[in-house]
Amino acid sequence: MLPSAQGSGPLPRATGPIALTCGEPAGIGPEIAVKARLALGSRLPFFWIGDPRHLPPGSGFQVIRTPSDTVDVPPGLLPVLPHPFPDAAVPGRPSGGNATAVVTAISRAVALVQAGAASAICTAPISKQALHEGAGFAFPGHTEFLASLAGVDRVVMMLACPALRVVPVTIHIALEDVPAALTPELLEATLRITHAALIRDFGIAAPRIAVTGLNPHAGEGGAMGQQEAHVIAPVLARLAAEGMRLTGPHPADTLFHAAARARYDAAVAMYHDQALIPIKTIDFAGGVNVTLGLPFIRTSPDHGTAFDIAGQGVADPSSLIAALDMASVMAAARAAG
Ligand SMILES: NC(=O)C1=CN([C@@H]2O[C@H](COP(=O)(O)OP(=O)(O)OC[C@H]3O[C@@H](n4cnc5c(N)ncnc54)[C@H](O)[C@@H]3O)[C@@H](O)[C@H]2O)C=CC1
Ligand SMILES: NCC(=O)COP(=O)(O)O
Repeated sequence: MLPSAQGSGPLPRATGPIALTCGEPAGIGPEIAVKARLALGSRLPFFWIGDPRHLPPGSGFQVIRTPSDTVDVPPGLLPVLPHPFPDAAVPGRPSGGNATAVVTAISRAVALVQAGAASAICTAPISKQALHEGAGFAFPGHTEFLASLAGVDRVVMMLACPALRVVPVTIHIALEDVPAALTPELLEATLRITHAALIRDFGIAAPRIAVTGLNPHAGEGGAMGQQEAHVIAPVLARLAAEGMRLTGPHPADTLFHAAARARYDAAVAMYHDQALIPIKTIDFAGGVNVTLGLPFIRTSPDHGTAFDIAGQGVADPSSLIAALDMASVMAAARAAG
């Protein structure tokens, strides 16, 4: 368990409802939304933005007119803010005709949280490929789309579970493009946003951040790469001089075992798999994806659409439940402070 405020005891939860987007309806999103409601009841209020036809057959739900109606829905029923889609959902086979509605459900959630009608947003997984092909969706994922909707230049992706928080500096780009994308400006912005969010949203007064290298053995003194010396170390020195508690660049392969994790509050890694493999290995069921640097709270389960098991009733809602809970805690922290 991380030695910090998040997850260390009973923390206040937001009272306002969280807007949960349906995500890709041919995936497991609708199923885990129903399961999450059954697990959480009205203890942690959220409403689902989606088409009720996409819920698993026999699901208990109640249509609401506005988010504030959530509180009146019996705990065993999923509150649904209807968002009509053109096509039915076939498990495992996304429909191009539904792609635009997947995207507008996300925009609608953002509009509701910006208007104060929702306390936070939580997003069920989308298929980036289905949205790209069906709606010409030009963003690599929610993270960049939400930044655009919020009018923010730069946001950060964090994945968090009780044992680890990780941030990839570069996100959804090809591995061969990582070295060129890894600029001092991007690294510095990522560290500043992460540091501020650890204080504001996670309640850690003086966060300790460990930073990986890019290359094996963090470059081995230049024998295995130059980015550590030329890009990463100078940024760390500059920000450490301002008072940030930073260490690194560390070899990534030895930064994620239990003893190493006890020495930091978040690890910042240079590319997607360097950051996400450790957390999805340690706690796939409990991991949460959270976007830092937005003017509102957004979380998501750490997994994807799971097309291979969609429609079978076997999907695990744990990560979604953790994401809803983290959104509620973060929204309460912002409201308090
Ligand atoms: N936040 C988002 O919108 C995300 C979307 N994706 C998208 O999801 C799609 C599929 O990605 P994959 O890499 O296949 O990852 P995935 O997470 O969908 O599936 C990987 C494996 O884990 C299993 N799994 C995932 N969630 C599960 C759950 N809740 N319960 C039980 N088993 C579960 C799946 O059945 C599969 O065998 C891609 O289009 C990707 O872009 C992936 C990650 C996040
Ligand atoms: N690999 C994480 C992922 O795909 C989540 O992306 P996003 O949709 O939250 O931007």
